[in-house]
Amino acid sequence: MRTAVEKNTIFNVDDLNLWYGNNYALKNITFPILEKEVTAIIGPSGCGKSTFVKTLNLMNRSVPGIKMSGEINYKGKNILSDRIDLVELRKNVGMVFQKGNPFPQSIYDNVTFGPKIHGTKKKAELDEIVETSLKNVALWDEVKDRLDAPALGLSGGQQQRLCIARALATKPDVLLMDEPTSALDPISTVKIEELIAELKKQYTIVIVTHNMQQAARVSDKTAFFLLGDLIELDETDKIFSNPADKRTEDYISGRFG
Ligand SMILES: Nc1ncnc2c1ncn2[C@@H]1O[C@H](COP(=O)(O)OP(=O)(O)OP(=O)(O)O)[C@@H](O)[C@H]1O
Repeated sequence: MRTAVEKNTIFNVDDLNLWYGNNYALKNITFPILEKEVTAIIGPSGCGKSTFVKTLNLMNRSVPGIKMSGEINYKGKNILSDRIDLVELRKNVGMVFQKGNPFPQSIYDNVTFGPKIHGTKKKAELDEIVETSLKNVALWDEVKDRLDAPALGLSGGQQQRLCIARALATKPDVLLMDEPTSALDPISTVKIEELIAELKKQYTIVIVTHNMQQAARVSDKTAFFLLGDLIELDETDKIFSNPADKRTEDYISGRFG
């Protein structure tokens, strides 16, 4: 496993431990994440995948009984220290969930929600952000004539792309995706995977997926978690062709999980 800190490391997770009450959910995780790479997180249900990605923007910080130790260095700053500005962190480290969860407002208002919170008020600027963000997720042509229509009227795949556009609208560096295609049909899934390939030119992406073909298709690095331990993190090709750990091999060959 790679442990040396490389120059283009955007997140350097060092000896992270996390407990939900007595449940020891992440154990001594040391995990560098490199800029403009796609890192896939795989592993059986309950192994800590979602917990790990949610910790990267402290989404789970207010869960009752949660306790963390170790360091998560994001661009050189330990975000587990108290002085972190959470609003700023989440602007820079955006998140997309399993099911597209647009707000019950218009398409336009969904995309401008984050930028407005961060102080963008001018209509022309907001219009520009909406067009760029929707073009980034290849949704612009489908919705440009109905930006004032309710977002909940879009198809599931369109809603998920809108949520990605909403996350991109605040100009993040990192996009966390927690099973972003698990609720989508195969065609919408292909679109999101193509989008990931396009977005990684500009963004660092961490994606949790249960679909091993998807991890193999979209990611540069793959990490295998088991019962809160990071068993193996390596080049995706290596993980899927010649994993170092027998447990990784058993999991990817379908022997458990
Ligand atoms: N909010 C929470 N409060 C208490 N325990 C939690 C919470 N979220 C997760 N856990 C526990 O932490 C452990 C890891 O859960 P997590 O959701 O991170 O796993 P996962 O690998 O993403 O699972 P899945 O693939 O089923 O989504 C599990 O034992 C789970 O029950």
